[in-house]
Amino acid sequence: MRLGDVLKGIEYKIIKGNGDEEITGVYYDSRKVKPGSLFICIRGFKADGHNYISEALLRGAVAILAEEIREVAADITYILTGNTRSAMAKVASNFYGRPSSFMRVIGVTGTNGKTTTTHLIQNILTQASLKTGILGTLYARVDDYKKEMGHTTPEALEIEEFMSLCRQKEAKYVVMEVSSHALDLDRVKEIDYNVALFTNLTQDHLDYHQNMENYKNAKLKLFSMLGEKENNFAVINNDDRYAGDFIKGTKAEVITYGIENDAQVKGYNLDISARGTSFMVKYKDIDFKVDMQLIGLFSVYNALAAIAFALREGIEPEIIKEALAKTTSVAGRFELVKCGQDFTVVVDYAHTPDGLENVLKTAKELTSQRLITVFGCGGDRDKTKRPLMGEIAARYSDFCIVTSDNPRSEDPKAIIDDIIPGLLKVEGSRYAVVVDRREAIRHAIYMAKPGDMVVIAGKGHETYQLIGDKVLDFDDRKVAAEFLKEIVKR
Ligand SMILES: CC(=O)N[C@H]1[C@@H](OP(=O)(O)OP(=O)(O)OC[C@H]2O[C@@H](n3ccc(=O)[nH]c3=O)[C@H](O)[C@@H]2O)O[C@H](CO)[C@@H](O)[C@@H]1O[C@H](C)C(=O)N[C@@H](C)C(=O)N[C@H](CCC(=O)O)C(=O)O
Ligand SMILES: Nc1ncnc2c1ncn2[C@@H]1O[C@H](COP(=O)(O)OP(=O)(O)OP(=O)(O)O)[C@@H](O)[C@H]1O
Ligand SMILES: N[C@H](CCC[C@H](N)C(=O)O)C(=O)O
Ligand SMILES: [Mg+2]
Repeated sequence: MRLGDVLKGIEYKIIKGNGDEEITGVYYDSRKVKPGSLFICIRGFKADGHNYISEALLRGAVAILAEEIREVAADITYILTGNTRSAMAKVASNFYGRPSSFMRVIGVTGTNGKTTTTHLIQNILTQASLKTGILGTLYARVDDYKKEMGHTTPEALEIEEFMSLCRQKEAKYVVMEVSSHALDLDRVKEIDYNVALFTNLTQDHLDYHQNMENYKNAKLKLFSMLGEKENNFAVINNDDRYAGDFIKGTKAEVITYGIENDAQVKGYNLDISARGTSFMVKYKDIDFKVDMQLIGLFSVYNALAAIAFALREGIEPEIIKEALAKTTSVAGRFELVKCGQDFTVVVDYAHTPDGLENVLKTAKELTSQRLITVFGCGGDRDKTKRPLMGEIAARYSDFCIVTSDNPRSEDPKAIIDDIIPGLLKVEGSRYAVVVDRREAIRHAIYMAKPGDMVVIAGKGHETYQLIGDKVLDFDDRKVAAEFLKEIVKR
């Protein structure tokens, strides 16, 4: 594609060169640059992309898009723009031919439940024979293509590339998780969303957003992006305390769902047990029963979100019911580890105070014996959630084993020290500190008695542990199974 076409719609000034190169690729990371490409310099939180221009040129970049002028001897085109992050979204959309405008795109945002809800939506659409790509924490996936992206919502270039693949494969829908970081950092600025869905808003990521107001405002961007286009709509959890802000935050039609408050799509007559969940759904004159294998009240909320979308989209209740009945747990979300032991082991991705509270409340309701919780908190993330998670763990558990999650650059013991004051707030709380996660899981499994429930929280589907700069192989499910096999053999 000609450089002029790649840059269409952004304000820029050519400082050097003719600006008419043929561009064969676009990159924001110098280490990935291929010959014939445009390199975009991003001023980041850790590094400054402008410092990598020479590396990009060595790798064959033929054009540079930057926010400031740097000396460049090579015979290339050098372009200035005001904000390269924002420009990158437009460039990505241009380069891949604005694929989002050829499909219906559903953006799911909220603190918890995005991964689960996007999977439920994909399952319903697939049941309706509508090909759907999915993008989020677990992977980007369409047909037999599947790639881990490293982020819940990757950079615009990766999103557009995936959407372009979905378009090639003639997908009718893309359902994607939209993180607050992505909204704030303009990763999704040029995506043509048709549906925006809000699950809930509770504390997380205050290291990045500073306060809940900023965090909420980042999420609200998705709803203002819908505009007033016909057939665009917003799906909003009316039981969430911030629902009103999200309803006000969009000009598009609003479909609410809920259990406690009035809502257009209303769940009632809930029956939640260890075997699954059933509930009734009412929407206009449609009234039907849903039976699911998914467990817990929070799963009913995620299902209602998907149902509200599907009903407004015109999908038949029979199809919705079938898709939900078939859904087993989403990887790492209330996933049971079964090796023939006489107690229950659950691996769950709860890594926020609200997520942990939801999963432990459900676990507590489902066990007549003890609840043993293994958990930690991630390093280089919101520190203020640590004591809150400690308090919640202590409140619901009979015994807690506080351990490491992904410490990243922090000292694992210092993270645990931030969690303990929360545990101590709960009178009579019983806990042990086992810094090594593998040892912590072993401890929990060896102390469990018949009928107990062990919840291993925080890492869910993750197959690694981030300690310092190292990425170590680690999978809670595999580690738990290894120790379970030991005790079952005895
Ligand atoms: C705060 C944040 O989101 N930062 C992301 C952001 O980093 P950044 O722009 O500051 O990049 P930087 O590392 O300072 O580098 C600046 C520029 O120099 C370039 N560079 C750097 C080194 C080099 O050798 N060559 C080079 O060209 C980089 O590619 C980049 O363009 O852009 C990077 C490239 O995409 C991301 O990897 C990085 O994610 C960091 C690692 C991160 O942890 N992000 C998390 C918090 C995140 O985004 N999470 C959300 C929400 C998760 C949820 O669901 O709760 C997500 O969507 O995943
Ligand atoms: N609707 C919900 N409300 C509260 N907690 C939930 C809800 N759904 C799931 N959870 C809890 O939060 C955890 C994460 O769920 P899920 O992965 O679906 O959320 P997410 O929003 O995709 O998270 P992330 O921000 O990491 O992408 C689950 O393992 C569960 O413990
Ligand atoms: N998307 C979340 C995931 C947290 C998962 C937890 N295991 C951790 O590492 O803190 C984040 O990046 O904050
Ligand atoms: Mg997710």
